[in-house]
Parts: sequence; structure tokens; C-alpha cells
Amino acid sequence: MNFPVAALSAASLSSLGPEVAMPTYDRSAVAVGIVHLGVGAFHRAHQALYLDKLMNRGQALDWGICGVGVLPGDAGVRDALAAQDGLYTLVEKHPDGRQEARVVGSIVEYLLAPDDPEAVIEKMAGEAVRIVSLTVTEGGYNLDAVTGEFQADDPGVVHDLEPGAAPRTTFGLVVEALARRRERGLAPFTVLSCDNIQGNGHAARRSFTAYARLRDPELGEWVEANVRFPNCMVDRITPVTTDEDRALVAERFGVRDRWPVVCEPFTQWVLEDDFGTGRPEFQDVGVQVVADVEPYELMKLRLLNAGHQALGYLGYLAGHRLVSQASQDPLFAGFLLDYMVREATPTLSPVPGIDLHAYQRQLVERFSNPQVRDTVARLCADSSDRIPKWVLPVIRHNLEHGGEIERATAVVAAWARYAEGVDEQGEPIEVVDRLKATLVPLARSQREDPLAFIRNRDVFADLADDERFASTYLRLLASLHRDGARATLEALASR
Ligand SMILES: NC(=O)c1ccc[n+]([C@@H]2O[C@H](COP(=O)([O-])OP(=O)(O)OC[C@H]3O[C@@H](n4cnc5c(N)ncnc54)[C@H](O)[C@@H]3O)[C@@H](O)[C@H]2O)c1
Ligand SMILES: O=P(O)(O)OC[C@@H](O)[C@@H](O)[C@H](O)[C@H](O)CO
Repeated sequence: MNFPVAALSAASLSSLGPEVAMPTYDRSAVAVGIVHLGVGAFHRAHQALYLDKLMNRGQALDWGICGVGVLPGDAGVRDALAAQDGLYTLVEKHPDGRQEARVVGSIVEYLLAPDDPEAVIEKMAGEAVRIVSLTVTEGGYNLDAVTGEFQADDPGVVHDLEPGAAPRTTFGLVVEALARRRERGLAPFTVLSCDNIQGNGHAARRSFTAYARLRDPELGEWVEANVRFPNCMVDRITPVTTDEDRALVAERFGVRDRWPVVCEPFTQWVLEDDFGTGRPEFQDVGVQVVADVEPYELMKLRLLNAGHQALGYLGYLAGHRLVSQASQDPLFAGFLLDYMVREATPTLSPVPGIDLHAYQRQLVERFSNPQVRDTVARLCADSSDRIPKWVLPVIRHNLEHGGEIERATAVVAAWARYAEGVDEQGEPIEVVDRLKATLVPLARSQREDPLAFIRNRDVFADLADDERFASTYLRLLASLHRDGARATLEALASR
């Protein structure tokens, strides 16, 4: 590196070296048109980048992003972005070691809701805002994993529904803003979920209309009838930022960035064109705007996300800590491909313009990218929000249609084994799950009562009552206990 290291800010942009691409537009001329809730790593690697690309073309200057953190834990993002005038560095890491860095400028404002909920509500209630987008995780929609019903007894929701309460949930904030727009005669904004949920727009519609109905039935009807909730499929592997990433950005690119984001080169966004009050011209920067997103969503969730789950628990138990290591292990790569080819793909409809075999092979390559350093632990978090949405639908479909279920069932059994909280070497596992207090004791009781984990109907509904599933599960769990993850996969590979 031939350039001095500069702390990232609007003022330091001109001193950055030529290895770093940066906004070519006048950020002071960018007006907020989008409020985004949940400015995690993924939003900064995906939607914010698409907008930055548009802005670099002189487009979408009235679609700047105001980021919002809903949870107190987002204070770190607030501080990092505040110190850097909303700027951050995005580094795309190619498998051959090439790295491309770019300073992204499309987030022009950031508000932390717990600091000032009123400011967040007023921002969304303002006429200039036409889209409120979300990446608040799969669990962020408060929908029951089995019934799909909105969980009205959530303490945050109960709090927000108290008359005069200052909202602290996504629902309280967004619905109050919608109510104010309605009172003021302003068109509602479009609510755009970008989380990994099948029918993420439908899920958002269910959540927000249910909350609005609880607040005021007439408001609920109005939201249902007037607010648009497009579905979309989003894809770009974005691991958690590490201190090594911060050091890399300083040493390799000369940028001292409090919170850079790293990701793979691949990116995809398939978007349903259902926006009530306009949208940026996303199609000009590679977004696929389509009438029906469902085939793309199912492909991605059942191959990529469920594929991640297939590598995660088994990989961790066998000692892998990086996704790339697990994917480069022939036994695991074989298991992943067998899961995709024999169990997941038969549940999919044809996907326009996509060769599913090529897609599967490309996934193994993407997971194997050694530069991305995505951790197995990231994939194994929040399992109770992920397994029911991505893996169980594959099992249910195959049970109904006489398809194979062994590999997807092995993933569920491996989750149950992982949730015991101790690995095959006797080392503790940090189980990260909002249902941890229920799941870990159930998992620990399964040595005596092997169906205990899957009899949890809040997660599995009545799946344990299915004889074919239960007997397959019992066999695989016993194998994991007796022989370990690697030997279990070896036995599966020969079937
Ligand atoms: N990381 C990826 O590879 C990736 C790729 C595609 C899609 N996604 C989607 O994006 C989501 C976020 O991923 P990330 O990598 O940005 O994670 P992250 O941990 O960096 O950020 C998560 C954000 O969600 C917020 N959040 C969590 N629970 C919430 C709740 N109940 N209410 C409001 N806000 C809440 C957090 O405060 C944080 O701002 C994923 O859950 C997934 O649905 C991620
Ligand atoms: O982030 P989550 O919770 O949706 O799931 C974990 C990973 O499967 C996911 O982040 C993928 O990396 C991502 O969906 C790739 O586009």
C-alpha cells in the first residue's frame, strides 16, 4: 500500500487511493426516499450497494437511505456510521484472492429508534419516504413457526399496544407512521421485506396488518387494502465483519473503517414489481424485476439456505469452523449435493432462465470460496427460525409425495445433537437461539427420550407423528450419538 491510512469520512474521501472505488455523485444532493430497518451486514452488501450503483449513474438521487436500528444492540452501527458520515467500505472477495473495495454512499442518514422513536416515526411519515424496507432476520416478523399467526403476546408488541406507549418494535414504529400518513392524506409507503423467508412480502403483510388490526380494526383494514408488500428473493453471502477485515481494509486499501462489510462477488435480487408509490430503476443495475418471485425464492431457500443448514450442524460436530472448509471436504460436499439433487430439487418447480444443476454446482463453489471466511457458527444461529422455514418444508413435501427424506432428516437430527450444547470432543457449543431455554434441555433429554426434541410442537407441529420421519430420525440421531457426524455421513453416502 502506497497511501497513508485515512479514517473514513466525507472529508477524507478525496485522499483515498485509487484502489478504492467511491461515490462519484454529490451526496449532499441525495434526498431520503427509503427508510431501511435493520442495517446489518447484509443490507450494506446488497440493497445499499444497488442504490449506490444507481446513484453513480446519476439516477435514484431521491432514493437515499435513512437507516434505522430498532434494537438497542444497533448502537454500534449508529456510532460507526455517525463517525463516517454514513460511509462504509464494502470488500468483495473473489476465490482467487482478488479483492475489490468500494466506499458506499447511499446511506445518508441513520437513526436509532431507542434513542428517539418519534424521530423514526416522523421520518417514515414524511411525504418523501416511499419505501420502508427491512432486514430484521427471519424471526423479526413475530409469526408463529407452525400456524403462521402473528404472536400478539410478544412482550414488545404488548408494550407497543399500550395507549400512549412509545413504540419499540418494528410493528409499533411502522404502523404508527402509516397511521399518521393516513391522517395526513398521504399515500402509504411500500413495505419491502428483504429477509430470507418464503413469501417475505406475504409474511410482512400478515405481520403488519395483524398488528394494525390489534391497534384499531379499521386501521388494519386500511393497511390490508392500501399498503403494498412486494415479495423478493435476495442473495449474497455476507459474513459477520471481523477485526481481521478491519485490518485488511486499513492495510490493503488505506481506509480506517470502524465497520466495513465483506462479501462474496455473487449477488442476486429478484423483485416483484408491486410498489404503490414508485421505486428506483433497480433493473438498470442488475435486479431482476419479475411478476412471480416464488420459483426463485423456493430455489434459493431450499438449495442455498437449507444447504447452509445441511453443512452447518454436521460440519460443526465434525470439527469444521469455516463454511469453506466444510464445503471443500469431499464427504460434506457430496452430502450437500446429494441433499440438493435427491431431496430439495424434486420439490421445486422449473425456475425461469435457471439451470438447476448449474445452480447447485455454483452453490458448492460459492460456499467453498476460502476468502469469504463465513463461519459455521453463523449458519447454526437462530435455528428455530430457520429450520421450520427452509428444511421442514422439503421433508413435508417429500413425505407427501413419496420422495427421499434421509438427508434433510439428518440435518434435523444434527441440529438436535448440536443443541445439546457439547460437541463430539466434549467441548461446549454456544447455542444461539431465542428458544434456547426450551431447546437445550429437550436436546439434553434425548439420550433417554430420543424423540423429545422433535415432539416440540411449537417448532415441528405434528411431524414426530409421521412414522417414516420418526423412524428415520431415530436411526440418524442414534448414529450421530454412537458414531459421530462423519461416520453418519459416510453411511449416508453409500446409500
Ligand atoms: N448475511 C447474509 O448472507 C444474508 C443474505 C441474504 C439475506 N440475509 C437476510 O438479512 C438478515 C440479516 O442478516 P445480516 O447479515 O444483516 O445480520 P446482522 O446480524 O448483521 O443484522 C441483523 C439486523 O437485524 C436487526 N434485528 C434482529 N432482530 C430484530 C427484530 N426482532 N426487530 C428489529 N430488528 C431486528 C438487528 O438489530 C440488526 O440490525 C438475515 O436474517 C436474512 O434474512 C442475510
Ligand atoms: O442470514 P440468515 O439468517 O437468513 O441465514 C444464514 C445464511 O444461510 C444466509 O445468511 C445466507 O448466507 C444468505 O441467504 C445468502 O444469500
